[in-house]
Amino acid sequence: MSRFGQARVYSIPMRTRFRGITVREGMLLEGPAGWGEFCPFTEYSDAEAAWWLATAVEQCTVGWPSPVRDRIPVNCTVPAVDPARAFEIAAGSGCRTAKIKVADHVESLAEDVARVEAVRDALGPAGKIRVDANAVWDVDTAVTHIRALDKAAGGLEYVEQPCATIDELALVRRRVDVRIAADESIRRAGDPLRVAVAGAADIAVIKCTPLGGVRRSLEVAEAAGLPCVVSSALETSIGLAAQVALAAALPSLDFACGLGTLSLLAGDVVDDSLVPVDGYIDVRTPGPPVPGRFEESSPERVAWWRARLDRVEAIMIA
Ligand SMILES: O=C(O)CCC(=O)c1ccccc1C(=O)O
Ligand SMILES: [Mg+2]
Repeated sequence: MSRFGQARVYSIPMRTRFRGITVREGMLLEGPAGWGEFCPFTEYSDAEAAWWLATAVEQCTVGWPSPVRDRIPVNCTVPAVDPARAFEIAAGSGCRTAKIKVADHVESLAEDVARVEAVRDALGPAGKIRVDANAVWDVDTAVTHIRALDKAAGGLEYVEQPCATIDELALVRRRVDVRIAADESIRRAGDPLRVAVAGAADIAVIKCTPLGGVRRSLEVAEAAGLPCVVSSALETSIGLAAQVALAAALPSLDFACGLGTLSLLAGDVVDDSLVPVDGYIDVRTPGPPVPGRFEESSPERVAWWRARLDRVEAIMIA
């Protein structure tokens, strides 16, 4: 039996499908330092999920290093929606930076261009626009699409993970004027630091939830030697607090972070959600999860999560 016998399973519908996810599920664990969140995506292996558990255990047993800033600038996140909806999301967010999902399906360029133009209209000329292709392009497709999207945006701040491999990122980086950010490469690469070594990226996207906690993420950030953007893994406010703690503890923070993601969920497990106000999230710990709030109602799903937690704990202890 898990040492977190009282762990709660939550299930929150997404407002818009995001990276194929329509319902976000996870567990909330209580420990001596408060609550932690364990929310590896359902398809992830137990070995990969062990890093996510390390993050939750750090959170609920020891807490985090001291912050060096008290608020975090964030981008609004624009899923692969139509231009009218994209305009609404960006205009209503209060953020001066938007991150737009692109390359959601094949032959997406015309839709991606229209979405980027709509967000530019919403933010005005002073706003910053970044796009995320989630590793789907080959090198030539990346080069042509990045050029078209850079033009549509009137200048892109950066493009996140245009291709799957570090070598491809390096090739694209040599052929376009837009900065390249590495996201999936930081987690998937056996040695995350190779991103910097290969000259493949200008920016490192750091997510403490899959990286094993705030302390480990600070080491990864330092070793990468690149400006960092802290970005969410679609946590509730409990897990988002760990990401905020990481962003708050980084020695320097030159770019807005991708932490304004609660608006992608239909709700939250706490009353005082970590939502951005005027483009900033305050550095603070939210209150405890409200009993019963978005609690998983399917006994099968609860049993699935409890069994997963038991297996992953066994890996961590071993
Ligand atoms: O960075 C953001 O603005 C939101 C977070 C985000 O995009 C994301 C959330 C969950 C899983 C993957 C990603 C991603 O960056 O690709
Ligand atoms: Mg990304």
